[in-house]
Amino acid sequence: MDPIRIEGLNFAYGEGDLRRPVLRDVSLTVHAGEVVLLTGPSGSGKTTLLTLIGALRGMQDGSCRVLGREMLGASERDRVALRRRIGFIFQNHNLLGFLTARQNVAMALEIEAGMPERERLDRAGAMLAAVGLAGHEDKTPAKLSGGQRQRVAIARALVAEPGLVLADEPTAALDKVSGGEVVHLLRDLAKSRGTAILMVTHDPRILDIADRIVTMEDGRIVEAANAA
Ligand SMILES: Nc1ncnc2c1ncn2[C@@H]1O[C@H](COP(=O)(O)OP(=O)(O)OP(=O)(O)O)[C@@H](O)[C@H]1O
Repeated sequence: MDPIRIEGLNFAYGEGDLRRPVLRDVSLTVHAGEVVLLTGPSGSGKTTLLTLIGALRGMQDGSCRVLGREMLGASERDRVALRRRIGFIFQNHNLLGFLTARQNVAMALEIEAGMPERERLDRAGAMLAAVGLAGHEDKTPAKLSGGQRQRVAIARALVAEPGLVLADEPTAALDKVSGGEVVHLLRDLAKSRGTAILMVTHDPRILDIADRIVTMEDGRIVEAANAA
């Protein structure tokens, strides 16, 4: 099953005279285990597309199957259920400041009905070790560097072994070295688990992690190239 299969997707903000189309006839398939980068000018519709795929917004027209579920016509309940099966990574990490790194990661396992807390915390610890944060498990985000916080966000996105990770500008707040390290780590961990990644980025420094680069312009996909 392809984690993402989109056909003929259209989307507009506003209604009546204020209606503004922002996605036009978008078709895109992301295969299992594939790393796809979504680039293009500001305002071209990248984040809107990512939020539709992530079931953070309701579909209007076309077909968008994510992890096997059709999102056109899906209820809020279906969308919540799908969101729980996706790992999300945002620009500003979205960690909870009053929880430790380990607790932030363990939160992503709370949906696993019946998993005892001890096991959740152990799995969170193992995932933090996999992102190079052994010894930092009990620190709150304020005690970590920007790059370390984004590693915690990666651990949180991957710990429940999702079939798909959606990332929106994950390196925007990081310097060149930390940004490069963080996305290479994300790519390697996702590859070893067969997790697909769709990442919105403006960052030309990280294009080398992609299996495929998809470019958007004015709401359309204008170019899909295999990475060198
Ligand atoms: N909630 C909203 N209501 C109305 N218009 C919106 C909303 N969100 C985005 N837009 C508009 O939709 C268009 C596409 O925005 P979107 O954020 O998807 O583009 P983007 O390619 O991700 O841009 P950037 O790279 O700057 O984040 C833009 O013209 C934007 O102003």
